[in-house]
Amino acid sequence: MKNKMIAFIGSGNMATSLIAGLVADGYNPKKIIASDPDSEKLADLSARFGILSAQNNHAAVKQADVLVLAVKPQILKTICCDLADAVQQQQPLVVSIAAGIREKDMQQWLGGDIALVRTMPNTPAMLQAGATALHAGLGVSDDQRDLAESILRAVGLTRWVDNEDLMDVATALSGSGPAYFFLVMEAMEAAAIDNGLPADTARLLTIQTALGAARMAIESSDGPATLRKKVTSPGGTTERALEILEQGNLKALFSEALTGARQRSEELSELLGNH
Ligand SMILES: NC(=O)C1=CN([C@@H]2O[C@H](COP(=O)(O)OP(=O)(O)OC[C@H]3O[C@@H](n4cnc5c(N)ncnc54)[C@H](OP(=O)(O)O)[C@@H]3O)[C@@H](O)[C@H]2O)C=CC1
Ligand SMILES: O=C(O)[C@@H]1CCC=N1
Repeated sequence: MKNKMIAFIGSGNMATSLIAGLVADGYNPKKIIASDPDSEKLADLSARFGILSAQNNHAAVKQADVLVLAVKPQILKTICCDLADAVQQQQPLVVSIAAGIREKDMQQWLGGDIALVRTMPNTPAMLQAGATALHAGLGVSDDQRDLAESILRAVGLTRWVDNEDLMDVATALSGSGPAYFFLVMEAMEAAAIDNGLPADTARLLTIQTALGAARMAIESSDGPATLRKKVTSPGGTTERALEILEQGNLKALFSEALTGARQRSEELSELLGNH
């Protein structure tokens, strides 16, 4: 896959994370081209990563073996319709990272019969610690599946889902998920400061604890529940804290939050897709 030209349409937060991860993984930056209305953003990406800047979206498509659609869902229809002729001519593998937007809608906007893989990465991709769910449309060959997977695997873990509807759940879980952990970190840090710890110490202890817990969860054969129990001494401090979190219905709250995010992803597909 290393010799394929990857073109990004939209060079915002998520495209930057993917580009950073690909380049850190050794992908040739001269095989990455990015397009965006903001020329300063493109100049910054070129300076940081050595990638190419496209004059406009059409110029990017013309060179693309893989076309990554990395714009907001709200403008994806306009972008796809505008690029349809160019995409039909070039026939790149199209990889969408947009939340909510269904394959059938993108196919229609792009003129149909396009090899299209939907993906849902997340921002830790910038550190090659991303988690990406992928779903391949019917017209995607095994080689194209491998190509899409190898690009996303360069920036972290990948999992295929067979049922496209499950992309909404993956979006709610791992696409949005980094924000949930950051919120928990913010809350823990603030609580420690309230209880008297100096701010810099509170931050460092919070972040290192999150990192350590995540590494244990990955590297241990125990699941999170067992790891949690191993921290929780009977009659000790953790038990008291967990009781309070349980009284506050933390699990129910997460269930509601993830369901809300999944429903929002479904709403986006209804609102922004064709009916
Ligand atoms: N952020 C995240 O954690 C994740 C986001 N996603 C998905 O990734 C996609 C991008 O999100 P994100 O990176 O956060 O959003 P950003 O707004 O940061 O990036 C989108 C970029 O597209 C640019 N853009 C706007 N109009 C055009 C155009 N006509 N042609 C080319 N580029 C254009 C925007 O420029 P300008 O700012 O000037 O409008 C912006 O730089 C979304 O579909 C989102 O659902 C998926 C997984 C995680
Ligand atoms: O909040 C969002 O809509 C996007 C999709 C997943 C993460 N960010």
